Amino acid sequence: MSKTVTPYQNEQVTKKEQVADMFNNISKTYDFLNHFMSLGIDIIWRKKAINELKIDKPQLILDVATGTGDFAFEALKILKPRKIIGVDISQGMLNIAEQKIEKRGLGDRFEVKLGDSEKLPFSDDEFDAVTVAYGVRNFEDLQKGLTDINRVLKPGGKAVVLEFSKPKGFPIKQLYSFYFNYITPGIGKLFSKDSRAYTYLPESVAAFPDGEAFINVMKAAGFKNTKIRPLAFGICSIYTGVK
Ligand SMILES: C[S@@+](CC[C@H](N)C(=O)[O-])C[C@H]1O[C@@H](n2cnc3c(N)ncnc32)[C@H](O)[C@@H]1O
Repeated sequence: MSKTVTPYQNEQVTKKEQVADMFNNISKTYDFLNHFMSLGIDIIWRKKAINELKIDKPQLILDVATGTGDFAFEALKILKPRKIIGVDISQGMLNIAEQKIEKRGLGDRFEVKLGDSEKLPFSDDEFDAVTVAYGVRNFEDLQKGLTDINRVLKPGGKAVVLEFSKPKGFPIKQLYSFYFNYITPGIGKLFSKDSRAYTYLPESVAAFPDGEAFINVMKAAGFKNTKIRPLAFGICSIYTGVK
């Protein structure tokens, strides 16, 4: 079992509280830094992940760890569902999502609320699909989170998870490691109020189960027909599973 990596390495405070604090701290610069650090490629990865649901035509979607809502906004555009509900443990991130919803006039189709992946405020078998983009790595208890996601899915419903993974081949592995360990924390320090957030990023990716190891947790959480789709030589991966 890999060690728990936390944002502020403070043993007196749970990982969940530290993660919520960190995202509250960086919420105002999050969107800008996301696109800047990924050179806009994150938008392509999000689209690819959402396309996994095209065949299912889900009408009611839950976006867990919705943050500032970018994944849900893209899903609204591509899948045209009746409604998306986004939950997150950081009120700061949700405040930004709410401003964007209002500005885009999408209040009747996208709603956000405070909610924890490990204790989702919904009943069993409620959603046609559940999505999580760059969220699972931050869960305090990954298996508990995935099990609760499985619980709120309708039987036959699909979960789509997009997360960083570790590229294995030369030279992508070396380039990625250099960029992620030296360049990203530097940019984070320059533009964000919370420099620790951007050293937590590579540390948390390094400690997180990817590929088959992640699929095993999905299976243990009750998912069937699990699949992995590596993107950009394994920098990111899309994982899908059906209830
Ligand atoms: C890197 S952001 C991703 C936001 C958004 N999904 C995106 O693609 O831009 C991770 C988000 O996960 C949220 N988060 C972490 N643990 C969570 C949990 N247990 N339940 C719900 N949200 C959580 C954080 O507050 C943060 O907003």
